[in-house]
Amino acid sequence: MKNLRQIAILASFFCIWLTSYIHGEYEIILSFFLILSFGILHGSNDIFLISKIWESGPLTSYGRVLSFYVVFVLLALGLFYFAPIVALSIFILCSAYHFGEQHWENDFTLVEGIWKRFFYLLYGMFILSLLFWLKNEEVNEVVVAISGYDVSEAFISYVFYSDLIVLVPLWLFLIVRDNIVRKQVLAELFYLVIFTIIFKVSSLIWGFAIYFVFWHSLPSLYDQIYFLNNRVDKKGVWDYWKMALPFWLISVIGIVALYYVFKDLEIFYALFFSFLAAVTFPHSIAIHKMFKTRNSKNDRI
Ligand SMILES: CC1=C(/C=C/C(C)=C/C=C/C(C)=C/C=O)C(C)(C)CCC1
Repeated sequence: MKNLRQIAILASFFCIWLTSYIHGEYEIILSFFLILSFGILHGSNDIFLISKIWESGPLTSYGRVLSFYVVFVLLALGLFYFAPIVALSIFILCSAYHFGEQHWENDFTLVEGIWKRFFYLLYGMFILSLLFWLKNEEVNEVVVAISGYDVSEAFISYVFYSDLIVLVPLWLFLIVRDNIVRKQVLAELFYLVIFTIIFKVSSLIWGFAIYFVFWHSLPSLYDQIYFLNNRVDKKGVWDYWKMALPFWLISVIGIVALYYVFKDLEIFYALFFSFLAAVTFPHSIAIHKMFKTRNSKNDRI
């Protein structure tokens, strides 16, 4: 896990350096290359994960989980169609929690329960509102395309500061309670500086791709492979990839087709993020359950 953070730091600095050489179209192509490869891959085994977690629960067979998953995704897409602003708000809250959980779950050793979960939500929301604030204009264009609503810079800065005001004392409280969180504090502040630089110097999609792939998807892939095999080795990675291939291919072909059908980048972004949102709902539940099952077996990494 420590190695993955080092890889993320190196990759981030490399991408920041790259930003001064590549612009516009190439940045978008590279962003989608990263998102479509590792980003989409890390959510492509959700159905398998859910069947493994609920081995003895109500969703025993792969087919049942698959139908449940498809219904869930269709409901989410329906919500985006009929009540886009409600769907978008739920998506952002759900993503914030999911990003926070992935970033911190391996670090919390002593604190459990509601405070930890509230911290995940606030931390993830901090990262997202930082990105949205620094890239306000670009975010607004996509949000208008999805929902028809304008989000002002004032509103985003209000969310950012309100989040920060609660996040800081809660973080201090957790630092006192958990010695791993305490040991990590300087490193974590350093990561926040890196995120700020990335979001500031990159375009929205490039900044999002760097965070999403190196800081979220790769650690998540590692945790999932470990959960499924009890270790991470070549065979585990290969098996994961083979299992994910059909879903990964369907998603990638679907997204590329969307691009060629709509061409207009703004409409494409709106559809792309709605798709990402629809699959994010079941994905965050699957990963949340995975961590719960792992922790209850006392099998932390
Ligand atoms: C960047 C961005 C947005 C938010 C994206 C989010 C929140 C993505 C979360 C993805 C997750 C959690 C995937 C699964 O692991 C908006 C608001 C659509 C506006 C346009 C730019």
